[in-house]
Amino acid sequence: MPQYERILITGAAGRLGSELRKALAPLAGRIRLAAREPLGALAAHEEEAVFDLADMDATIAATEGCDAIVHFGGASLESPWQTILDANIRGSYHIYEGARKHGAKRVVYASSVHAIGYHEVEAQIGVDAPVRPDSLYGVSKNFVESLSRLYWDKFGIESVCLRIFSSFPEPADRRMLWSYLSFADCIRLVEASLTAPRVGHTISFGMSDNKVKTVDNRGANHLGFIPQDSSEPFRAAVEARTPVPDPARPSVKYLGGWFCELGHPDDEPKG
Ligand SMILES: NC(=O)c1ccc[n+]([C@@H]2O[C@H](COP(=O)([O-])OP(=O)(O)OC[C@H]3O[C@@H](n4cnc5c(N)ncnc54)[C@H](O)[C@@H]3O)[C@@H](O)[C@H]2O)c1
Ligand SMILES: O=C(O)[C@H]1O[C@@H](O)[C@H](O)[C@@H](O)[C@@H]1O
Repeated sequence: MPQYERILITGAAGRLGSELRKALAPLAGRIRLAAREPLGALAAHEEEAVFDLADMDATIAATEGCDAIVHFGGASLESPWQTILDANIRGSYHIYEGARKHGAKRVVYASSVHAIGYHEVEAQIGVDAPVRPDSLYGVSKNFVESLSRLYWDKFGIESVCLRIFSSFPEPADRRMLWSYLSFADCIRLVEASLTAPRVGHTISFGMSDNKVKTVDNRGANHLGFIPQDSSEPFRAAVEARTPVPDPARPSVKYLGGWFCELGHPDDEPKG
């Protein structure tokens, strides 16, 4: 018997959503795929819901009949305030309202390293360190981490907020040698978040078993997530094609990397 009746995956057309679409099928009788555009051919166990997360009625309607929600939709980079507000802040509020109104048991949310991006790489923070966003994008992740805390404490909806570091097909730069989360480990982390017997409100970092470890994830041990991959097989190639950066740069000093060197997204470009 699958653990869930129906899982809603938001951002189902995205980089991580399309991986999760394939991987989570065994955990639910049906998978509802939320995307802004139609997805094309669907498998027998799949259904789709096409809407923008900024649309409250449509978002709440899409959660009906779903006992779990894997919320990976929204702006995935620093973006103009209006985009952050509509897609990430309002959109996530709509998801949690849908969960409350339609009785979802658990939400797995794609938070980000950028929720705590201004902590120093050397600080070895745990999951309970104060938030320290490095961008409006990071602030939107803080908002949803806080919203999900309220919906657990007040309404009993469980959440796992995954502070994913860098989940890409392979590490693209030197920072990703410590921040890399392979797609397979990302799937393991979401599976663990959906299947752990009790999660309450949990925050977990998301990175593979890389040689250099910059954070302490013991506060999320109860998820049972054990990463299997590492950036090490990519190290030689990454180091050969990228220069050693100045260690004083904010992009090297802080967990958020290059986000810490971005200006305000609504400023006119200089020059
Ligand atoms: N890949 C990473 O390294 C990484 C790291 C940390 C956090 N995350 C988070 O994981 C999630 C997925 O990231 P990704 O790398 O797959 O990014 P992505 O940009 O490929 O996927 C995001 C998806 O959300 C959809 N989306 C955006 N705005 C929307 C809106 N207003 N309404 C409906 N859908 C909307 C997009 O169409 C896209 O399919 C995001 O929330 C991102 O912030 C990703
Ligand atoms: O910091 C990182 O590497 C990643 O952080 C995530 O939140 C972003 O979605 C992704 O685009 C970044 O590359």
